Amino acid sequence: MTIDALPAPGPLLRADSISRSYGRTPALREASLSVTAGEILAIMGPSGSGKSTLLHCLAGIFTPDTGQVWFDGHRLDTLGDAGRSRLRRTAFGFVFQFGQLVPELTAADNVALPLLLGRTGRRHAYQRARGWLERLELDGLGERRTGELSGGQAQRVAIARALVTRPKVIFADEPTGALDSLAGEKVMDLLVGLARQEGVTVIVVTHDSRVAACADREVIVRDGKVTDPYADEYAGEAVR
Ligand SMILES: Nc1ncnc2c1ncn2[C@@H]1O[C@H](COP(=O)(O)OP(=O)(O)OP(=O)(O)O)[C@@H](O)[C@H]1O
Repeated sequence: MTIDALPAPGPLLRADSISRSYGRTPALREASLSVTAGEILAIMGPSGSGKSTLLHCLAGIFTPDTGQVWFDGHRLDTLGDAGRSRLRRTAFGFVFQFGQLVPELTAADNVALPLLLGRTGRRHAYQRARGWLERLELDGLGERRTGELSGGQAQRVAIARALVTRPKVIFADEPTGALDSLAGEKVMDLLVGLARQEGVTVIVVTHDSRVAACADREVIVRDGKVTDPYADEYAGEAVR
């Protein structure tokens, strides 16, 4: 695997003028964004403006058609599938609105799964999973199948699962979108509180201004472009 290295310190994650279309539909048009380590960033904007596509490009799930994505000093967009999937397993955690848990498995199984896939021993994986379930205030629910949990409980399991591998970045796409306001508030409080304790960077796509209020900073995506004054500060730095 060859990767282009970025020697200078800079933002942990940055998109540099990225564009991406679905067939003839442009979703991102030369969007640029910089995220510093430990920052909690909210991405807001109208429906269809390109927020999820941006998040997916930053997380290496999609590659942009043009432009560059840099993570921790390395080009992400030029990494092959295997390199990007390894990075997603080891350095990134994901919390989506639905569907990230295996409903037939217990909460503890779901949280232990990324560790077991990364070859952590079974006993240690379950010990760590239980520790994270406790931190997410889910004590006693470890043996429940996640398909039987409430939406808020399931999202807290998803957060435990995202954090258990000690990622550098958590990508969250509408993490409270399916929850009532009380459950949503609890999910965000726990996500933000634990991310700060662990020094994890969080990038959260949301329509909800209460969710955005938990963030350190907010950027707006409109018509596939990002309003991020901070991106200009580093413009060109990653292009070496
Ligand atoms: N799989 C796809 N196939 C075709 N077009 C798509 C696909 N996914 C997204 N798009 C289009 O790309 C544009 C950006 O979509 P995206 O989902 O990134 O926006 P968004 O801001 O996250 O929207 P929302 O807030 O409604 O979730 C939209 O015009 C959308 O219709």
